[in-house]
Amino acid sequence: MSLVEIKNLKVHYPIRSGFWNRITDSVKAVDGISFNIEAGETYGLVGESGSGKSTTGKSVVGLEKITSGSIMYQGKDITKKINRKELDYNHDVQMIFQDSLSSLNPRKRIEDIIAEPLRNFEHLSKDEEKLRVLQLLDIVGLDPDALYKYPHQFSGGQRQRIGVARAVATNPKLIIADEPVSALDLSVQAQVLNFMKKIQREFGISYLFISHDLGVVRHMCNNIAIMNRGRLVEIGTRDDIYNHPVHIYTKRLLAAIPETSVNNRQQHRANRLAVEEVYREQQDKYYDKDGKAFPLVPISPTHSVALPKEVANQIIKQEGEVKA
Ligand SMILES: Nc1ncnc2c1ncn2[C@@H]1O[C@H](COP(=O)(O)OP(=O)(O)OP(=O)(O)O)[C@@H](O)[C@H]1O
Repeated sequence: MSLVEIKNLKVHYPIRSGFWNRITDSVKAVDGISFNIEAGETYGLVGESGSGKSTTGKSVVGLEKITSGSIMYQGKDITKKINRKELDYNHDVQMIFQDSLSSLNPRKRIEDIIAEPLRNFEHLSKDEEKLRVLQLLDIVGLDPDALYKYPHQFSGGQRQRIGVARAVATNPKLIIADEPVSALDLSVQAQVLNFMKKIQREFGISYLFISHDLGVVRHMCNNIAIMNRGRLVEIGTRDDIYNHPVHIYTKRLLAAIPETSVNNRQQHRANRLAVEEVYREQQDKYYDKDGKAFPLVPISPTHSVALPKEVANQIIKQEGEVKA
């Protein structure tokens, strides 16, 4: 049994219009997605802006009401309040947000911000609580004098580390990290990601790592799901996604990773243009008549792609012939 099993999850937001403000349509932010997160792993959820990643993350943590489907945690459906309570789900599952400035209360000192989940769930004595907060600051590489400061007195990277400290305060089993480093510059990104990995090793945490950046996801994730317009278009291991991508949307995201080596730039540009041409000309191969992704079909024990089976087989065969 996986730690989390998401089955056919849908989150549709109603659109109201007219004099009576009736529901006339809906935004299908998440439109029937399924994937599993194993204990101790980092699962990547990737897609461009508006593809439904944050809505999925918020549904898993319990901040978003789902339309249908199920989110099983340790075998129980946590979309039902009674199961969340029984499993102590709010204690076990925490979230790290993209925007550290707005997710940390500007009027509270760091001591109180990090201690908040401890006060909610652990009921420690004052001394025990202070010791724990100091330990957490040490884990994320901040000095003890941070205790008495306010969020605006820190840099973006330091604030994000405070967010990480708060998220791990109660020893959670799962952390939803929603674009945790996309607001940071590259060197600070590496620092925060390394802290997240270190904490994972120490506490055995699982991450649902949400990002639009396949470069960052390669560094962090064992298994990856690619999301496009509320649906999953491809899921697989890191090797499946980076070395054997099949869906054109995955290929577009990969082609958009900047090439750092000057020698490879021309080849990279040619590849990007070729992918864009296929995307423009072969829409009907990759999307149904309403422009939606097809259901996922397995093409190996670890790799599934959203294509009609015969098209998936045809693409794999063609690519095999090109390589041979
Ligand atoms: N509360 C809401 N009411 C109506 N529509 C919403 C709501 N929240 C999100 N949406 C819509 O759902 C879709 C998916 O949004 P979501 O924030 O999940 O995307 P995302 O992939 O996380 O994008 P980003 O990376 O920009 O945060 C978007 O079209 C968005 O406008």
